[in-house]
Parts: sequence; C-alpha cells; structure tokens
Amino acid sequence: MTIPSLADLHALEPAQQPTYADRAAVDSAVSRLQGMPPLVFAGECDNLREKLAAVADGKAFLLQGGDCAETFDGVTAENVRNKLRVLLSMAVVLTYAASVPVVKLGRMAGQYAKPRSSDNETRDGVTLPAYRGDAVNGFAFTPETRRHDPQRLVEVYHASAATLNLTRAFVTGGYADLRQMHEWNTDFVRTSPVGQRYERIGAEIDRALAFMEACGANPDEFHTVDFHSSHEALLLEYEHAMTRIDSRTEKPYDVSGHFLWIGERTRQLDGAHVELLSKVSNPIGVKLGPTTSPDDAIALAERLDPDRIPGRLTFITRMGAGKIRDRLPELVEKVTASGVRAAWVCDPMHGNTFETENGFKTREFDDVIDEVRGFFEVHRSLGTWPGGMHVELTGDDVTECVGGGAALSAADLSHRYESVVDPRLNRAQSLELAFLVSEMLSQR
Ligand SMILES: O=C[C@H](O)[C@H](O)COP(=O)(O)O
Ligand SMILES: C=C(OP(=O)(O)O)C(=O)O
Repeated sequence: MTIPSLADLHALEPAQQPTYADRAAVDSAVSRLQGMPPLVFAGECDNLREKLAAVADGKAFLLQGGDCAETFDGVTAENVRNKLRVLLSMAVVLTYAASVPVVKLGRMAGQYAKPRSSDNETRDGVTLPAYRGDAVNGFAFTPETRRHDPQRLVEVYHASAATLNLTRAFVTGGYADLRQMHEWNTDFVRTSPVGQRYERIGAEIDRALAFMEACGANPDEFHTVDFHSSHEALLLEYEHAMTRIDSRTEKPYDVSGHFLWIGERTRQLDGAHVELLSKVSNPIGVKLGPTTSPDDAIALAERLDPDRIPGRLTFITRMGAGKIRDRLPELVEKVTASGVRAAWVCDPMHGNTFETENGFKTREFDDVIDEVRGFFEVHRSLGTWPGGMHVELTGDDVTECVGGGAALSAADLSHRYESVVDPRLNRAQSLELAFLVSEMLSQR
C-alpha cells in the first residue's frame, strides 16, 4: 500500500485545514515530525482492532471519551488522572452492571484540532480567525494568538507523548487496578448520589474479588487494563508526517494514535481525509450525521475497508435526539444488508448542541440520554448490536452541560465553564450516563 504524498492530498482541496502564511515554517515542522519516533506501536493498533472486532460482533462494548479539545495547558498530571479515572469508573459500571467486556478508548493524547462552522469569530466588532484547537492557533482573542502557527504541530507531538506516557504509567503501574476503584472516587462518593451508587457497586465487586481469590483466581489479573488513544485525524500535515511503514508488516500505520476518526465535515468520499485513512492500517472511525444516506455509508465502507477486515471500521452516528429514531433505522438496516460489518457507536453529543440565552454552548443531559436510548431502541428493533458510545467528558466537576442529577441550569454554566469549544459531561453526569447505559445494556 503506498502512502499518497502531501501534495496529492492537498490537490484534493481538503476542508477544515489551517491557512499557513509561511510555507518554509510548515516544511520545517513537518520534517521535524517525520524524524520523531512513533507515539504508538503498530502492534498495539492491531490489538485494538481485534477488540473492536468483538464490538462489531456483538461481544463487547466500546467506551470512547475525553475532552472536546485537549489543550497544551491541560497536559498536567491531575488532568490526565481525572480523565482516566472517570473513564475507568464508567467502564467498571458498564462491565459489572451489564456483564459485558468494555473496550476503553481515550479521546485523548492527540485531540488538539477542531473543525469549525465558521473561519472567523467576531467580538465587539473585531473579527479574527476562529480558534481551531491548540494544534492550529491559541484560544486568546488576539491577532497574534489566532494566527495559524505550524510550530504548534510539533507541540502536539510533545503534548501527546507526555499524555500517553503518563496514561501508560497509570494503566500498567497500579492506578487502574480494579482493587483501587474506591480510591478513584472517594472525594465525591460522600457528596453525590451517583457517587454513592458507585460505591455500592464497589462493595459488590470487592465481595466478588474476594470470592474469586478464595477459589484460587490470581487477583493480579486485575492489576492492569488495556487502554488506547484516539483523536480526529483532521490536520493532514500532522497525520501524514506521522504515517510510517511498519517494519513487521510493511504496511502504513498512522502512529499518532491507536484509533483515528474522520469527522462529519471531512468525510467526503473523494476527499483527502478518506484518501489518507484508506491507506493506513489502524482501526478507524467515521462520524455519520443525520444527512448520511445508506449509499454514502456503504461507499465509505467500500473505500475504507474493501477487504472487510474485522474491527477495521467503526461508524460513529451523531444524529441528534430528535432525529435518531427517524434516520438510524434505514442506515443500519441497508448498511448491514450490504454485508458491511462495521461496529456501530453512538455519539450523543454532537447532534445536541445549542446556545443558551446567556451565550454558552451547551447540551441538555436529557437529550444525550434520549439519543442513546433511541440508539438502543433502533438496534434492538433491527436485531443489531449497539456497539458503544463516544462521549465528550471530563473528570472534573465543570458546569458545561445542563441537567443531570444535580439539575444544572443555564444560570449555573458560568460557575465553571472551561471547555474551549464544545461542552462536556462532568464527572457526575458521566457516571450517571454509565449507569443508565448499563441498564439499557442489561435489558437486552
Ligand atoms: O466539536 C465539534 C465541532 O468542532 C464544533 O461543534 C464546531 O463548533 P462551531 O459550530 O462552534 O464551530
Ligand atoms: C467535531 C467532532 O464531531 P463531528 O465531526 O461529529 O461534528 C468531534 O467529535 O470533535
């Protein structure tokens, strides 16, 4: 498989790319990246692909989550730990309450670039380039910061490396040990009903572990977990520079992350993003919004997974709560009837964004739940497997999405709104979602 050149990709007029003023600076950043070691090993991508094959096959559930947009300032031990902690807690709830293996995939260690609806942003009569993620420009509203700077691509590499390094240390070094599950949430167990519910599951798991140990099982089996990284493969300069030939298989892999997805705005069949990802061997995803026809999805599958490799392709649907029951059935039915064997995953965030009167981009927790419920209903009626969920979340107690057990209102959003693009579920809302989804899963 040959890797297309960057010039060939640009000839396809890719959407949502930065506009760099200094070509020599871009070339220098790209050549720097090309000389960097891989962030992930191709064999790890293959392992994840095998796990995703089980998802597509109805034997496992995917939990993919993390920030809408990671930031360079957010690369701190506390931030990484908090995100990991909420994902591990959700995975425990799903695994225990629904008795299904959960594949854990961080939307992290590379999620630094954002597609935007508009190229510009205007504040008080001043218009500047829109913020496109720390990979492209800075969030502060000044001409200098909003300039598209290719040197940031090199910073993405370092920020991703630091995040992955700590994540790997946590998941193999003891932090993710199932027997630590009480420690992950001690602080908020005391203060929130969902935390108390979590603690009750924890007590049951303790008893189950003690029983298994008494039966001779090795408790160290629970010392580590498998955890992989993912991000949207949006910036061609970066993803192309990180695409390498794997010495074992002689196939190209994009070694910037284990799993890469193509966004709703860049999934054109003859576009550069589809072209590049059709050539790499990582497991990949494609976001499918409410205008996706079955023929679009089938054509994408033919292009991206012509050999129908188990676990290669995941369709991440993001229809919106009001549309999912209408749009998803025909899509899943016709795609499945065509013989495509993708994993189906629900992103209940991106079709449910709105702006409050006080000017915050938010999502209603009930809409998020309703979209997931619709996703389960459709798959149940078709006899297909609701393979997982893709969620924008954080381990911190932010106030970005309204609703949930704490009934956050629009007025509450100003207390702690930290996302630089889209609103995320906070820790309590994420755990509530995990409990609700575990009920939906166990009803199947
Ligand atoms: O996360 C998704 C998109 O980047 C985001 O929803 C775009 O938001 P915008 O419409 O504010 O540009
Ligand atoms: C931009 C995103 O989603 P979508 O492509 O579905 O809009 C995202 O997941 O960050």
